[in-house]
Amino acid sequence: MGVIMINDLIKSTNLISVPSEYAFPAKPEDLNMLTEKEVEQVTVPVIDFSTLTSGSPDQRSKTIEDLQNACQDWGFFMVVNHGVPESLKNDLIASCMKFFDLSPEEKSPYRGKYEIDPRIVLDHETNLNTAVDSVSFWRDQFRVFVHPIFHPPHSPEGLSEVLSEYTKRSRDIMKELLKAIMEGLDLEEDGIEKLIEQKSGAQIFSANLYPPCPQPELAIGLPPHADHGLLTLLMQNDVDGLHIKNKGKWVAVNPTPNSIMVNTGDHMEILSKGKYKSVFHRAVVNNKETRISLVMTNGSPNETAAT
Ligand SMILES: O=C(O)CCC(=O)C(=O)O
Ligand SMILES: [Fe+2]
Repeated sequence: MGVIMINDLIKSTNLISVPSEYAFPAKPEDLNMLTEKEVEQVTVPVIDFSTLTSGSPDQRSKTIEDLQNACQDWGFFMVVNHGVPESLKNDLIASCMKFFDLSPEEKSPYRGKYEIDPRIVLDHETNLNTAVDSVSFWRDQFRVFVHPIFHPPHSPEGLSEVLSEYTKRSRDIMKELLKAIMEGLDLEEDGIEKLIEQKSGAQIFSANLYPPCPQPELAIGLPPHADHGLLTLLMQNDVDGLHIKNKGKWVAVNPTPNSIMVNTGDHMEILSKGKYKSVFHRAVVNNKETRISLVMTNGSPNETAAT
């Protein structure tokens, strides 16, 4: 039997309500959003990446300071001028979309358990914690180890090439950001090479697909969670849905086109001795458009999923 994912379900049936297994019971704190007025007053910190690689010493120091504040106050920041061509992002989104559009039979060889085995994992009902144990998320995901061993899916054609290119570029961005963050923490920079180059350090890519949902307020794309690694890099198509928790309230972020959203994870909290928290975030769904997010994170191969 093939793998029926939410994308397949949407295409094959005319859903007008959320099936019961997808109904997400929101808790009061889940609804604690900023008011529209408050939203206008908050801006997620923006980091100009080019100042780290080709800025003057003063510009670089200023950005390191901005990073310190961003990690401390938000655990989230938006990276611009990072050098990843928009065409690469669009090609990767298109290839991932083609993967999700493979027939259930074509997807079935990729079904598996997420273990040390660095192969692709196809996942449509991962539950992150016992509180939401019986709920399926309104999301299809495929997740694949991309470093130290690169294991892309064989189909669709072309996915492997674009993913390989994005793996390299995002790794360089991650390293440069980590170097600057370490500098801000007065930690030895060369420790980073060890941290993310050592054999046990893994880089994991996941593509998340959130199809339109007939009753978005009843379902959840991805419930509140924190990530495991040092940093998570996220790019998306032009559809918003990422919320981050800041000072006890949920903030909907609207990344500027072609920016990369970055958040600090559990390993960063440990590395910074608790100064930079592993921040909570979630993905909500909408009833109009399909959202895709491309997530690159690091962790160790014997850990369970990034998400
Ligand atoms: O799709 C999103 O906006 C969030 C994805 C995410 O948090 C994750 O994959 O860990
Ligand atoms: Fe996450």
